[in-house]
Amino acid sequence: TFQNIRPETIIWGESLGQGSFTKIFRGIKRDIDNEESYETDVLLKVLDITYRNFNESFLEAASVMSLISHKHLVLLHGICVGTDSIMVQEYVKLGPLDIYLKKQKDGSRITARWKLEVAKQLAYTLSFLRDKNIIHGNVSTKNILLSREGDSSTGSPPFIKLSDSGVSITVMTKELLTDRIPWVAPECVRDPRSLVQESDCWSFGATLWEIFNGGSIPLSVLEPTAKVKFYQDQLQLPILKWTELANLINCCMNYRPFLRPSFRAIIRDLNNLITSDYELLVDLSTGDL
Ligand SMILES: Nc1cnc(-c2cc(N)nc3[nH]ccc23)cn1
Repeated sequence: TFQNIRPETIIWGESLGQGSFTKIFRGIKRDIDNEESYETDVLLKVLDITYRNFNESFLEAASVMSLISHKHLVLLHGICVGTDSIMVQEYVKLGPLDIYLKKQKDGSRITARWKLEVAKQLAYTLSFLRDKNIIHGNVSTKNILLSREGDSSTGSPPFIKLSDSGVSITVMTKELLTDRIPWVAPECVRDPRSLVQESDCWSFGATLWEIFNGGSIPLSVLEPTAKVKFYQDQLQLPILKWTELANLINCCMNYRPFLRPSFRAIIRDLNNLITSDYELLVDLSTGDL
């Protein structure tokens, strides 16, 4: 249930890196519409041939994406099937949020308000998916794309787009799941088929922590055994300076899925945080008053 795209309509551009099982390229899609020809910037996601056994799950993720449309979801133009499976997505100019945050860490400061606006847009999008009984299963700053960076001097907010979930964690090996700690929820590492709606809430908490920590989670670079131990000992990520935010993150990252808040409750909490004068006084990324 997705648009089949003919390979000859695609012009391949530069490589933009890779995902867990994919290679990513810039591209241009050329369409002819009653004598008018027009070109669209696209993102080409190619499933690695070594992971061809994940092909069905890759196409399933694309199919889910083509079923729903939302302003904060990356648009899928379609699929090119041939020797390779290629997802043709809308090209989101400023790219992945983790790379953007790491770049900003050195230079211009990103305000707490900017980070909360991104968090709110993500929560709205996940709430939308929840209402459609769709589990994303792969929420992290790597899968959040920045389409507008916003400008704190004019108060114009950033604008994000959540990317496709890619290969589902339900078909992954224990090693691949362990590698995704702390974004993948504990219940999914124990038994991948136990992916529940609440698993997205855990990943949302880890992603929120990542956003407020400059786009990285130190735990994520540890050895697999250390990651597994983190879950076995039911540990939490280090507490952030902003107590109310740290509390929200820990509520989302509850080891018991059914004790995690709904995305409606999360949106309410984020709105309260945004209005609290505390964050206006203290720019949390630097802690300066
Ligand atoms: N749907 C998407 C997904 N990723 C991009 C993107 C843009 C960019 N400037 N650098 C990148 N580096 C890696 C990916 C990427 C664009 N659109």
